[in-house]
Amino acid sequence: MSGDGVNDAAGAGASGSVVLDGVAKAFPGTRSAPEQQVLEDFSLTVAHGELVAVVGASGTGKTTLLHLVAGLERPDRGSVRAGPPPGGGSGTGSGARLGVVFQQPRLLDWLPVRTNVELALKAAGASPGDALPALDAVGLADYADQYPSMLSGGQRQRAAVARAFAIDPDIVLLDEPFSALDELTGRRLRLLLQDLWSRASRAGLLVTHSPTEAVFLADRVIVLAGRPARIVAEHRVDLPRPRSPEDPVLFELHRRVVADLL
Ligand SMILES: Nc1ncnc2c1ncn2[C@@H]1O[C@H](COP(=O)(O)OP(=O)(O)OP(=O)(O)O)[C@@H](O)[C@H]1O
Repeated sequence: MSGDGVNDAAGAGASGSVVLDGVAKAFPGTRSAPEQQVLEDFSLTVAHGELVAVVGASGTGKTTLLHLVAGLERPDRGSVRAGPPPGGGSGTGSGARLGVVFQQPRLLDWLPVRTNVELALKAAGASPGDALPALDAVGLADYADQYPSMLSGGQRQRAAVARAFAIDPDIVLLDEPFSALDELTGRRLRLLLQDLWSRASRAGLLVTHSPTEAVFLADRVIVLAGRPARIVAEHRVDLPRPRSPEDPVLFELHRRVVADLL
C-alpha cells in the first residue's frame, strides 16, 4: 500500500490516520456517457480514534472516496494516505492494517466461516488462532465450522464484520455495511459495531445512505453533494459511547442531516 502518492501508509500519523489532500479523480467517458469528474481538489482528514460517516445522494462519489483510501483506485492528482496511528500500527512493518466491510459479506462460500477469518488473519500476518475469539465477539462462535450458505444474511454480515475486526485494524472502511439487511437486523449489527469500535482506538470511514446509521455510529458526519463532489455540510456527534439509538440528541442530528440531503 505504498508508492507514488497513493496510500503512503507510513506518513499519515502526524496529521491524521487518513489524509486525502487535493485529490482529483475522474472516470473516462464512454460512447454513451461523458467523462465523470467525481472529485476535484478534495481534502479530508480522519483523525486516529475518529469514525467519519459520509452521506450524500447516489452517484456523488462516496464509494470512490472509500476505494481511494483502500488503494482500490488511484487519484489522478493529489495524495491519499492511510497510515498507522502515532507510534506505529499493529500491522507488520510500517503499513496500516485495513479492515473493510462491504454491502455484501463477500465470504468464500466453499470454506467454513472460521477459515474465512483465518485467511484474513494470515494475510495480515496475524495468528489464525484469533479467528475463534473474533467470531465469538460477534456471537458466531457456535457457527465457526458452518459454511456461509448455512447462515442467515445477518449472520453472514456478522462474519464479515468479524473478519474485518479480527486483524485488529488501524483503519476500518465500511461501505454501506448493513443496507442489505432488514431494519431490526441492521439495528442489532449497528449496536455490535458500536461495541467493537469502542474496544480499541482506530480510524474509520463509513459510507452510508442512512442518516440514522451515520449519526448513531459516527463522531462526525460529512455530507457530499455536486459534481465534482464537495463537502456541503458537516456535523459533529459529541455523544459518548455507548449510545442509545433512542437518544433524542441523535433524532435532532438526524433531522439536520436529512435537511442537508434534501
Ligand atoms: N469504475 C468506474 N468506471 C466509470 N465510472 C465510475 C466507476 N466507478 C464509479 N463511477 C462513476 O462515478 C460516480 C460516483 O460513483 P460512486 O460509486 O463513488 O458513487 P456513490 O456516491 O457511492 O453512489 P451510490 O450511493 O449509488 O453507491 C458515478 O457517476 C459512477 O457512475
